[in-house]
Amino acid sequence: MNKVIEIENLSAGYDHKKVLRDVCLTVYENDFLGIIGPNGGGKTTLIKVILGLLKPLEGEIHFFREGKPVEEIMMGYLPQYNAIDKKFPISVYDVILSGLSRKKSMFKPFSSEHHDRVGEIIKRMGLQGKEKKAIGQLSGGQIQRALLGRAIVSNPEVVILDEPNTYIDQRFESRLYEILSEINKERAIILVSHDIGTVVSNVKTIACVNETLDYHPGAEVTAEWLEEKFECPIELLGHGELPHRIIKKHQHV
Ligand SMILES: Nc1ncnc2c1ncn2[C@@H]1O[C@H](COP(=O)(O)OP(=O)(O)OP(=O)(O)O)[C@@H](O)[C@H]1O
Repeated sequence: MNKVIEIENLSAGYDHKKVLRDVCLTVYENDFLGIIGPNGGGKTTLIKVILGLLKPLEGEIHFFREGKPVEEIMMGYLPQYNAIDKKFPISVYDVILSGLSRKKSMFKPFSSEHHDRVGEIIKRMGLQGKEKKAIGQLSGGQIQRALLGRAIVSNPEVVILDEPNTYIDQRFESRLYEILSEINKERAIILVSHDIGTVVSNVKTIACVNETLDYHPGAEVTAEWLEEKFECPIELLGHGELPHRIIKKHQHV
């Protein structure tokens, strides 16, 4: 299988404070990688480096298309909900359309194909009738659906989602994972989530980020592995038909 992203010995941080060190990771076409880890462990920082929003302090990141090295690849990004300015006066339609900005030259209008594609995505996200609403008028779950639409509208080569299900209701959550598994037939997905149960039941491989990165080739992780990586106790619960793991209340010393 071809690789799309290769990270070698990466260190990253802010104002010379290292948040990540010696991270190595390869993402392949059709990967569905779940990134888990404790609060402040560096998950979002890793995503920022992959997206080119933060320069690494050390190490390298390489991109590939059909197995050949390229300068950059198309990535669709769903940011964490709290990173969104909900007061920004932009409609649902325009949020999704903005995901196509890089598909056209700056001075040209969007084409009718672009608008058709936005219409398709609005249907897929169950946002019909909400097109003209400002994002500030939507519920948290609806905002996240609009942002997911923006992340996938351009058919990016890799889709990166940072906590996509924070406000998504249960009904749309199963639809969300259906949509992701459809996308995953053709694209790699990187999913950051605190919900370990959801991660292990949907992804193909897992990375735990806690300053360093531990890669698990497969989604079957044990509570012991998680406890070791999170440095805190994890409880294994029966949750419907799926094992569900939660982090027990604990204090870091
Ligand atoms: N812009 C920033 N400037 C300075 N420090 C930052 C900045 N962003 C994050 N940090 C710090 O870097 C560390 C890692 O943060 P990061 O957001 O990557 O963690 P995370 O694993 O995504 O956390 P969470 O699960 O809470 O979202 C934290 O200690 C955080 O305070």
